[in-house]
Amino acid sequence: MTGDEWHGSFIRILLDQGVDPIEAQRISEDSRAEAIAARRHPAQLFGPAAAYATAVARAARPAPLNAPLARAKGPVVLRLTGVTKRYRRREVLRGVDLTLHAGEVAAVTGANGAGKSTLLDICAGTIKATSGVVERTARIGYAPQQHGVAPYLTAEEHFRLFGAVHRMGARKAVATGAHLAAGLGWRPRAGVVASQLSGGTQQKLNVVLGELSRPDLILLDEPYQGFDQDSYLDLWAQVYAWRDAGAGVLVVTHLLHDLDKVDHLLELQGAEDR
Ligand SMILES: Nc1ncnc2c1ncn2[C@@H]1O[C@H](COP(=O)(O)OP(=O)(O)OP(=O)(O)O)[C@@H](O)[C@H]1O
Repeated sequence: MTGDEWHGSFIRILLDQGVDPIEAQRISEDSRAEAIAARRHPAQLFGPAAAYATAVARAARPAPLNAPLARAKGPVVLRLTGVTKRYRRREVLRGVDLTLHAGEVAAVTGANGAGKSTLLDICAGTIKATSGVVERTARIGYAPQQHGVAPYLTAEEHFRLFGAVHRMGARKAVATGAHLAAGLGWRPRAGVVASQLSGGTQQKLNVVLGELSRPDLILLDEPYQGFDQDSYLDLWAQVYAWRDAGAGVLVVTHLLHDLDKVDHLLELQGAEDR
């Protein structure tokens, strides 16, 4: 599908979903401008047109009067206070604050290069902040944007390996991995190594590994890349299921999917541009 076809389909579905035509035109132009600025195909940036249009249309609707009351918050699983990151003299993050409780979802958004992946690495502890304080729970699951899977291992080998890191028995790790994969509409096949999987399926493996040990804090960096529409919806269903089961979830996304359900929205500006 070309970019123009994606945008054509996006606006058609917005209209089908009852979005006001002037508003639909404005939203469509905004997403076109964003994709051009990012030099990416809109499907890469926003996911499948139908899923994104459905999410945008839902977010545009006023909240129902009988919306559920706010859920009780669990303990803090991640607290960032004044987090700053510099690469040599280049400042990427400046003064980032966030408090995420168990049972909450936070979305991190921002243009390319705004520092989203850097922030997740800092949250996971794989890189250090230049200044500021990072407090986090001990039990973390991380699905990074890149290098999350080993190309020559099968899904089952990944489950065993990551399970061992978290002191899970091999049988339990494989069963849990298969169960989580099924939640994303994927049934791993024996003998198939990660490099033989499609990009979207590799990303599912990446997400499953992040969740394998049932951590208290789940960090997902643009987890839907390469997903088809059903997988994309399955992923968000999983995110909210993990939240409802008491995990804190931090998701890097270009989408403002289900904004009404996200508890925190952290919009990174890119410190250099300010
Ligand atoms: N190890 C590094 N050394 C120097 N600069 C880096 C390093 N890692 C990232 N950067 C720079 O920091 C900035 C933020 O990068 P980062 O990958 O965090 O952005 P992002 O918001 O995740 O981008 P994208 O949406 O493209 O994934 C970029 O300008 C990048 O070039």
